[in-house]
Amino acid sequence: MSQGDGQTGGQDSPSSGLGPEAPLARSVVLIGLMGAGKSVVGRRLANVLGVPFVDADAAIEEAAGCTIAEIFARFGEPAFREGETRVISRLLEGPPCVLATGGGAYMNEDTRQNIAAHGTAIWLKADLDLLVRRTAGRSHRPLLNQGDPRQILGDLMARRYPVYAGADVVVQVSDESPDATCRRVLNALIGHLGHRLPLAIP
Ligand SMILES: Nc1ncnc2c1ncn2[C@@H]1O[C@H](COP(=O)(O)OP(=O)(O)O)[C@@H](O)[C@H]1O
Ligand SMILES: O=C(O)C1=C[C@@H](OP(=O)(O)O)[C@@H](O)[C@H](O)C1
Ligand SMILES: [Mg+2]
Repeated sequence: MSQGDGQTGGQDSPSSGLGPEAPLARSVVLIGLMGAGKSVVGRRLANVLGVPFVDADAAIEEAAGCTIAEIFARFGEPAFREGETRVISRLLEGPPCVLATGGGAYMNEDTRQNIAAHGTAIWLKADLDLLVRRTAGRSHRPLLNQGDPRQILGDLMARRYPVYAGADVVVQVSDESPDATCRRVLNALIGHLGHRLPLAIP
């Protein structure tokens, strides 16, 4: 796993030691817990890279014709997970994009294998306080409406972080602007790929 600490410098940095520019060949798949910033940072990253952005949750809602909360309430979490696995598999077959997954997606073995085969997994790793702050006051995440959000997020961290650790790249996120996180994710991606990328927004 590469550590995306934001210290790689810009991709034009003479000290970066990167080879010639090559287009993005595989989708960039953002993973991490609820509130880590996958959706917000993913959209920015796609704009910078000039590739489509897809939010898996939005694609699931479009396919189902209702919200994630409604899917959980009407059909239960297992049905949501089946739809999530199918939708992500379909998206990974398409041309390279930035794909923001929902926080539970990477826990599915098939999804992990699909991502390993077709994409680059980047884990936006956040501490508990940050996740609690960023998810507070939002009601669209059904898992966080079932009790104390801090307790729930803490339990999910314990279960999921060892699995998220299988990502290709890890970027520690902190209290900074989404654009700053986006820049660090881009640098970490370039460092992992080992070549420059054509940028739509330099
Ligand atoms: N640096 C940052 N990166 C991403 N999101 C941030 C950042 N700073 C604040 N936020 C806020 O955190 C919230 C959660 O982001 P979101 O992208 O929905 O998370 P996820 O998709 O991982 O659940 C959003 O309201 C977003 O505006
Ligand atoms: O962690 C999870 O299991 C979930 C995360 C959500 O997406 P975000 O991580 O984008 O909030 C969404 O897929 C659903 O509410 C379940
Ligand atoms: Mg999201």
